[in-house]
Amino acid sequence: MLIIFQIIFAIIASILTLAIYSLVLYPFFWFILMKYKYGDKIKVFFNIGQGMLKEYKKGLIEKNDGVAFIRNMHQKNLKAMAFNYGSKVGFSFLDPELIKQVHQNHEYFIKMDATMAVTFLFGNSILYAKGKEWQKQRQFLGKSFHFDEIKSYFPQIKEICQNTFRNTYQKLTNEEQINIQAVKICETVTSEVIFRTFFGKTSQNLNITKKDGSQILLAFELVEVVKSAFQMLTIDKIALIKWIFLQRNSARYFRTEKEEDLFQRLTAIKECCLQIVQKRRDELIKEPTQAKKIFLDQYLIDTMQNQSSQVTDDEIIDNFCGMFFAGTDTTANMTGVALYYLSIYPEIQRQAREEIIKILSSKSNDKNPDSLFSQFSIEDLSNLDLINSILKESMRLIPPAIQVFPRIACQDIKIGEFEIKKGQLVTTNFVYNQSNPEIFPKPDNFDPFRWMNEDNTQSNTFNFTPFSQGPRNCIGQHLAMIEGKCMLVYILLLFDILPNPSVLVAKEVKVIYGFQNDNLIYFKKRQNII
Ligand code: HEM
Repeated sequence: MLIIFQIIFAIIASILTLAIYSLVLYPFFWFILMKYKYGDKIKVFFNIGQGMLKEYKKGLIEKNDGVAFIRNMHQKNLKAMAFNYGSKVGFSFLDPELIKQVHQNHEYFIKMDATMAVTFLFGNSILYAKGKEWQKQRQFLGKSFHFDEIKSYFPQIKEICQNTFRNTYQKLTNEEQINIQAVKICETVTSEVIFRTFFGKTSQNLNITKKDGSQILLAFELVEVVKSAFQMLTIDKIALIKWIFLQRNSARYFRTEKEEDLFQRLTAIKECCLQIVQKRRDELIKEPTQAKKIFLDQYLIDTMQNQSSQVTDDEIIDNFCGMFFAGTDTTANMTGVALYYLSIYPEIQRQAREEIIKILSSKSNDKNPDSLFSQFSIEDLSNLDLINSILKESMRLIPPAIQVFPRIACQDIKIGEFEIKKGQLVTTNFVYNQSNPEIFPKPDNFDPFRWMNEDNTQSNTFNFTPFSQGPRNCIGQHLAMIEGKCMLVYILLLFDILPNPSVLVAKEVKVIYGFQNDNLIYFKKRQNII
């Protein structure tokens, strides 16, 4: 009996020693070394197991802003932050020149798995692809994401905006104002755009059956599932502990109830997507000339015409899910944030509307919102200077992505004077430069006009990186800007945007950085168009 106790005791003691070593002593040793080597060029954030998560939570509670600690950190010599995450030690680069070096040397790093659920959903997509596989996917998708190609979706994006916002307009009387969930309503547009551009189908007819037998729109389910897949480690402590030790295999063993439920939902989504792919393949085999300018047809035609094509159904479906993740919530947040700022700066809102009306009214005698919007053409996009600047300024203040996905160094590499060892984490932070008073004077002010003046804010393209920069920058940025502009144009024609002062304005880092509360604005039907 005693021997059994001794064995159990030895096992528990070994696990505890291992945990203390990897979660406390190992990172602590590295941080002392870093401070000794780099002095005030590095700021260290050490919190057992959870790295900067604690800082985000503290900032949200004390300052209503999860990234307050980064905004208040500017120092002359500071070039990087050091942090721990689980047992790993990482660098987050702040200096624009060092950010450039990390981005340009992207092949020295691989993206760290977020959770096993994320890997399952889009681990084979371009978002997580590496090396030659990434090059192949980027080349293939790059052609379709070129502005000249993307602009062919413009009429559809306009139509989706009309279908979404006209509904709200028609529900309102002239006197009423309606509280709007800004990001949610914009997400209706951005998710539909992904469905139409990828599958060539509206998401409105695509349902999925839930565990309880009820039906839910695939698009709604995807939004929820993507969020749960990323948040699994924060909402399920057991999943977190398993992940610290088992990483990408963590959900393979001893699945918790939440993990089991999530994986069932993920599997159902992928099966639904597979059916769409297989049905379309059958159609194209019969009628190859019917191929449309949508991502799915481009993949399928490539597999049918190109014998050496290595595109698999998995790659196609993962890229759909990856684009849904990368393009839906991000673009909706960018636009939702812009709507909030327009609500609290009525004079900027007036000028933005004036810009739109000036462009569109020169083409139509009929001044009702839909007639004006019908005149809106792809060529007008480049004349919307203020609207463009409003979107940029919104992303400067609240970038949907605060940093690039954390990467793992695949070999030792020097970034500036910082020596990174194989296996260490590396990311680059966007908030620090975008809130630096030396780059953007009065950084806390919402001032879209700063983008319209010839100043030096653009002197280094790595000062402002909401879409990242370098070879792995955002492939969908033109699409995102077209969608954002389209939504703002139509909304400004239909509605006055008013603030909702009764709601707390707090900024939180969930998967995406944005407002904690989504009901910060009202829409009121516009009485006079001009
Ligand atoms: C305002 C909206 C958007 C923002 C702020 C944004 C931001 C970003 C950022 C920061 C990255 C780099 C991630 C990293 O390297 O870790 C990225 C990559 C990417 N984005 Fe976007 N994005 C937006 C919209 C879109 C849209 C609409 C799509 C597609 C429909 C898209 C698809 C992608 C893809 C596929 C990548 C990976 C590219 C690669 O690794 O080669 N994004 N995005």
